[in-house]
Amino acid sequence: MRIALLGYGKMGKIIERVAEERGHSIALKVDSKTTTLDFSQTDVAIDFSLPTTAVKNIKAALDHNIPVISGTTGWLSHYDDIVTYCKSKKGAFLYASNFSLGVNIFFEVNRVLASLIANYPDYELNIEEIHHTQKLDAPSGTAISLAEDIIKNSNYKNWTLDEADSNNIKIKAKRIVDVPGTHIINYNSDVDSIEIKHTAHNREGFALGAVIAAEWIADKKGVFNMKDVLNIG
Ligand SMILES: NC(=O)C1=CN([C@@H]2O[C@H](COP(=O)(O)OP(=O)(O)OC[C@H]3O[C@@H](n4cnc5c(N)ncnc54)[C@H](OP(=O)(O)O)[C@@H]3O)[C@@H](O)[C@H]2O)C=CC1
Ligand SMILES: O=C(O)C1=N[C@H](C(=O)O)C[C@H](O)C1
Repeated sequence: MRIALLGYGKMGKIIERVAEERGHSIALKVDSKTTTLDFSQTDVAIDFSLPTTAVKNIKAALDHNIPVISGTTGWLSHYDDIVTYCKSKKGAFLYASNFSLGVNIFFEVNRVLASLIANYPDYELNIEEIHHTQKLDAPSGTAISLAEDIIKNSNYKNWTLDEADSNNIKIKAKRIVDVPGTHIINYNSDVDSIEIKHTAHNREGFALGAVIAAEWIADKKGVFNMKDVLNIG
């Protein structure tokens, strides 16, 4: 498979290595200096760029009839536009706030835990995410996915960043040098606490999941997520 890397930063470079180890080649590398996007030698595109550039990159791939997956976070206010755009182009698109197998298992555990605790209001919920200091968006895309899944499985109506409000899920975002990504869900009552935690030790899991998703989407049409790719849940 010939892959376009839309974004060639920390993630793009690891994805390049993982993709080559799995027998793929890199047809195009795009960074802030790239002026034209030539998709002529590309089978599939992988976007790990910036919150401000993801929409343009995804649309460019769809314009050239290239299936595209995106792991970029912080652009989700445009998600519905991209879904409409993909359908209008009869293209293929997949977004995942987190491509790692471990986090996708963690998403399932979070959904079950939220539904089990939903009828016990004595537990106060907090989400905490910790990432490296270069991260541009807060809260993380993964923390937003976790909060949205809790909202679907509980009485919570919304989430807020750092503000305590008993109707909303409070997400705390910490930035610490070199942390690849940690997410903690904590339910706290006067008598006990229940906590689930996912810790990424490095970025390899994100990169492997992205390459597996790119392999999966290459011959598809439609809008997908990681539940379609992974056999879990
Ligand atoms: N879904 C998931 O599993 C994961 C998602 N992420 C997300 O992926 C994104 C990228 O993360 P990361 O690699 O760490 O970030 P980096 O900042 O290391 O890389 C971003 C890259 O985007 C490039 N870029 C800048 N402008 C454009 C443009 N117009 N088109 C394409 N690329 C451009 C930058 O270029 P230059 O080098 O020239 O500045 C850089 O190479 C973030 O949103 C992050 O949150 C990260 C890890 C896992
Ligand atoms: O910016 C990162 O590094 C990461 N971003 C994703 C997110 O916002 O959830 C996924 C992962 O946690 C690493």
